[in-house]
Amino acid sequence: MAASVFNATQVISVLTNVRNELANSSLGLNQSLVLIVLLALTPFFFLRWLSTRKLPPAPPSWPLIGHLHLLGTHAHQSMAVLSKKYAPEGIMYLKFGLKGGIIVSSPEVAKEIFKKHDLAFSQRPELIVTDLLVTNKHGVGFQQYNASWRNLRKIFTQEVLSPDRMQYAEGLRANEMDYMVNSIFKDVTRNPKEPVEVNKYFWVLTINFISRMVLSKRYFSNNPEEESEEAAEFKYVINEQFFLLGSIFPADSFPFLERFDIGGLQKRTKTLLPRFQGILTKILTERREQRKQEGDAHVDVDMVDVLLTNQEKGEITDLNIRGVVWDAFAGGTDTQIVTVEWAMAHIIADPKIYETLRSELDREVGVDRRVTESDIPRLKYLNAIMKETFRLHPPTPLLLPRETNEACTVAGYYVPPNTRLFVNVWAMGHDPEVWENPLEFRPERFLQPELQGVDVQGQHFNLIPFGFGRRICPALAIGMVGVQLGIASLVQGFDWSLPDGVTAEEMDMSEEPGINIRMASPLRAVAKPRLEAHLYSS
Ligand code: HEM
Repeated sequence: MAASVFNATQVISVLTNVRNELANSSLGLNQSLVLIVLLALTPFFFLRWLSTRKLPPAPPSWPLIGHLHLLGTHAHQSMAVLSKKYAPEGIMYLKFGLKGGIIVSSPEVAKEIFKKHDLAFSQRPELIVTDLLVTNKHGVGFQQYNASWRNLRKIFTQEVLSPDRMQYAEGLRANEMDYMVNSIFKDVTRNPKEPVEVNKYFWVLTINFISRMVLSKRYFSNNPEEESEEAAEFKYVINEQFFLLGSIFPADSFPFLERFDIGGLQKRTKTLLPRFQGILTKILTERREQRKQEGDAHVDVDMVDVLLTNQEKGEITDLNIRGVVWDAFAGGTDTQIVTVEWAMAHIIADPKIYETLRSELDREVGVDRRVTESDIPRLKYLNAIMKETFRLHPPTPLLLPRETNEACTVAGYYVPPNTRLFVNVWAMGHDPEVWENPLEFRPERFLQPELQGVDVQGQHFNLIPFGFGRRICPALAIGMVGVQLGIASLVQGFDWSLPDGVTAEEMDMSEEPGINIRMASPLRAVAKPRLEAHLYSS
């Protein structure tokens, strides 16, 4: 069912009447013939033009709300079902109240957008939440596509994530991996039968890693009693921000509702703002003071340093620095945490996968030392597990929303300017037309000759968990290493089993709603140390 922008029948009938009038008029024979031929052809050209303005197929909609009632709590899942029913070509048009959007669910259409319209689709939509949090829309993630974004993204990719900085990050990551494994060791030595919540440990690891890389600060430990007030505030702000970023603000679909703030989300965001700004102001004030005291002897160590140096050169503003700091926390924490949790759930649920990974680790790394980042290129099965997890559980199932700044044609359909774009990578990962037995978690598929070359770096459109094109995740290398080293450290360090009385079939593999999809029931499993005791105290 294709949505149409004009009533074609009415227009053709008007044109036909004009043609008949002219045929009866007093023009010369030749002139009349030319005019008649021209007018006879007009409907043909008009129809051709009209067909180029045909919107992508859409499900039946309701007045005013459009398709909002069809979305439910897990929009990516509802969209996948709707796309299967109404959009066999992998492109569908939905109305979110007054805003229109296209939903792409096929790798071919995503590739076409990348090849032909990447620039047109490089905008991010203006969203109430990023507008209210102010700094977010001045960072890389939610800034409009403009000269300021290009400059900031260049600084992010070339300086913040430079090879030197990545080497520094490697040391921090190794240190935090040790801390995680050692903490689990301590906890399970005290209570051997007590299941551990994998997510809890990986959360501490990831937030500490990012905050050390960005701010040279380490806020969290695995013992909540050791947590400072500053850390508690930081945790609150991060969690609240994720909640708000994953919420649906009515005014994003109906701008006139902004002043009514139905559901109170805008008020909640405004309340968060001073707490969010308070943390950033304190960090920047302290760091500027330190740089002043150290003078020429100061060496840039972390992301904030790199950004402040760029500010001193007049390249970027204070708001940009704050925006990029939050980009790193918003983009770099939950995405890694949820991926490791899903991967561990599948590994623990399937003894064959578990054994294959374990054998690879024992063969390539051994049990006399802990696995490190430099081992990763040799761990092919681990790499296949990462890809399989991204396929079935892409952390950001609809990528980040984009918006086209001009009209274009995609898959033969007309896409008006200011239309939102959601690329449903979750739907692609679950589609039997894209993957064989898509619902099975089978890392081996990526070791088959035909899929061996598939990577997650935005070139293979059947697997794009980091997005693609100009807006692709600039830190995908950090994400890939973090996920693989996390899984490898957990599997090398411990024998994992399900808690007494829980079978693999009974595990809850459902998803919690939110911007990054977490497991609805956090993974709990029993961990038994398997390395020599001295390897847990490094
Ligand atoms: C498993 C880990 C990660 C995943 C799956 C992931 C995924 C994504 C996705 C899907 C996008 C949107 C791409 C698009 O619109 O096409 C994105 C953008 C972004 N990510 Fe990541 N990310 C991860 C890790 C990180 C890390 C570690 C950081 C920072 C330290 C980060 C920072 C960003 C930023 C700044 C953007 C915005 C890019 C732009 O709009 O130009 N991400 N990421």
